[in-house]
Amino acid sequence: MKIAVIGTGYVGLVTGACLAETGADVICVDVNEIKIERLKKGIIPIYEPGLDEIVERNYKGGRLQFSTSLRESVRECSVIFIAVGTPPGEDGSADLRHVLQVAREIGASITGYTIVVTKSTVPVGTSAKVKAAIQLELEQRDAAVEFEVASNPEFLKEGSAIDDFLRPDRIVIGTESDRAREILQKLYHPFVLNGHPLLFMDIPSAELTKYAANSMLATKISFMNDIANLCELLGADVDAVRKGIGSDPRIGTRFIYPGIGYGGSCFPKDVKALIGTARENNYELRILQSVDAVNDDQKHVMFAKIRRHFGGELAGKTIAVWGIAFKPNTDDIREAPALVLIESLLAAGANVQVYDPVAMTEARYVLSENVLFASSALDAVKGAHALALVTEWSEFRLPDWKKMHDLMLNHVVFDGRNIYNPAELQEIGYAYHCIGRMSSVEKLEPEV
Ligand SMILES: NC(=O)c1ccc[n+]([C@@H]2O[C@H](COP(=O)([O-])OP(=O)(O)OC[C@H]3O[C@@H](n4cnc5c(N)ncnc54)[C@H](O)[C@@H]3O)[C@@H](O)[C@H]2O)c1
Ligand SMILES: O=c1ccn([C@@H]2O[C@H](COP(=O)(O)OP(=O)(O)O[C@H]3O[C@H](CO)[C@@H](O)[C@H](O)[C@H]3O)[C@@H](O)[C@H]2O)c(=O)[nH]1
Repeated sequence: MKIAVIGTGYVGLVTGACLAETGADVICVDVNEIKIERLKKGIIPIYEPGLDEIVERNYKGGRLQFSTSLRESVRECSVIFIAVGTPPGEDGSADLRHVLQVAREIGASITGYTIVVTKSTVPVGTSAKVKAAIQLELEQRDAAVEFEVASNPEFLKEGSAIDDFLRPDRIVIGTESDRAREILQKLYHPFVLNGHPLLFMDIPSAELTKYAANSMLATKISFMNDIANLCELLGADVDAVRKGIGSDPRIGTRFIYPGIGYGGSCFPKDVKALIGTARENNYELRILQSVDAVNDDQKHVMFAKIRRHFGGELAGKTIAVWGIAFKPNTDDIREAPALVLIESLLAAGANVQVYDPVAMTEARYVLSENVLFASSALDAVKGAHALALVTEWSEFRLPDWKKMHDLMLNHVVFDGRNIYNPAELQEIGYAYHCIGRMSSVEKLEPEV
C-alpha cells in the first residue's frame, strides 16, 4: 500500500515512520525544505526517543521517503494522511489554513481512488470542509476522480510517541463508507494485534473524540491542581490525597499529578478550541472554562512561592531553573510553564540561569538574551539563591545536594513536580517548597 503523510512534525514523522515499519511504502511531505533535506541526511528535526532508529531503518530499507513536493508525492497513493499543524488562531479556535491548503493541493493532484485521512486535531465539520476543498479542485480541472475523506485523530504523547503509535490504547476512525473502512482496517491491523480496539464511528464523532479526550485529561490535571492549592490552605498533603483517590479504579492513578500547570502544543489549544466550538453553537462548556482558567493561574504558582520566600523582593536574586520543555523526553517548549515562570522572574528583576537536557536550542529562540544558558544542571545552580525544578527530567531526580550546597549562595528549592524528599533536603540545610503540601521544612524561616 502506498501512503503519503503530509506534514513531517511530531505527528507526521512518527506516523510515517511507524507505518513504514509495517512494510507500507510511505512518503513524508513537508513544505519546510530544510527539514526535508536534513531528514534525507538522517538528521531528525525533533527530539523523540527511538524515532531516529526507526526513521533510519525504514529510510535505508527504501520504505520511507521524504519530499517537499506534495503534488508529485500523492499521485500514486491510495491513502493520504494530513498531519499538518492546527495552531490556535487569535480567538483560540483551530487555524485550519494549513489543512485546507493541503486539501486543495490534494484535489489538484490525485488521479485515482484515494482516501484522505485527517490526522491533525481539527474541529467537528473539518472533514466536510476538506472534502469540499478537494471536490472544488477536481471540478476546476474537470477530473472525475473518486475519493473519500476519513477522520483518524492521533493520541500519541510526546516523549513516548513511538510506543504510543505502535501499541495504541485504541485507534479511532471516522468513515462514511465500507470501502474506506476496509482499507483503513487493513492498514491499522498490525497496530491492534495487542487486542486493543479499532473503533469505527461517524466522522463528527471521531473529530469530537479527540477534543473530548484531551479535555478530559486536562480536567483531571486542573482538578488536582485546584485540590493541591486547597491542600496548602488546609494543611493537607496533595500526594497523600492523590494516592488516596487514585487507588479507586473508577478514578485511576494516571494524570492526577499536580504541578505548575499543563503545557504543550495540545492541551492548552484543544481545551480553548473546544470551548470556542461550543460557544459557536450557543453552549457554554463551564467545566472546561474553569479547567483553562485554573491552568492559567497554576502557571504562576511557583513564581508566587519564590517571591513570597524572598519577602516580595527578587531584584538581584539569582534563580536557577531546571527544565524548560513542557514535559520530560521532548524538546518541545510550546506553552511550557517554564516560559511563564522565567518571564515573571525577569520582570521582577531576578537573574535567571536555565538548564534543560535537550530543549536548550529551542529555548534560545524564544527566551530573552538576559537569561543565562547553563551548560549543565550543576552549572545552572552556581551562585544561585534558589533552585526551581520545573520539568521532571530523570537526570534531575537524584541531584548531589551536598555539592550543590557549596555552589549555591542561598539554599532553597522550589519543587514544581513534588519529586524531592523534604526530609533529605532539610537534613542538608535546604528550605523546601513544593505543590500542595505545607511541610515542616517549608515553615522554616527564610534565609537571608
Ligand atoms: N504533537 C503532538 O503530540 C500531537 C499529538 C496528537 C495530535 N497532534 C495534532 O497533530 C497536528 C500536527 O501536530 P505536530 O505537533 O506534529 O505539528 P508540528 O508543528 O510539529 O508539524 C507540522 C508540520 O506541518 C508542516 N506543514 C505546514 N503546512 C504544510 C503544507 N501546506 N504542506 C506540507 N507540510 C506542511 C510544517 O512545516 C510542520 O513541519 C496538530 O493538529 C496537533 O494538534 C499533535
Ligand atoms: O498528571 C499529570 C500529567 C500531565 N501533566 C502535564 O500535562 C501536560 C501534557 O502532558 P502529556 O499529556 O503527557 O503530553 P502531550 O504530548 O501534550 O500529550 C497530550 O496531547 C496530545 C496531543 O493532542 C495527545 O495526543 C495525548 O494523548 C495527550 O496526552 C504536560 O505539561 C505535563 O507536565 C500534569 O501536570 N500532570
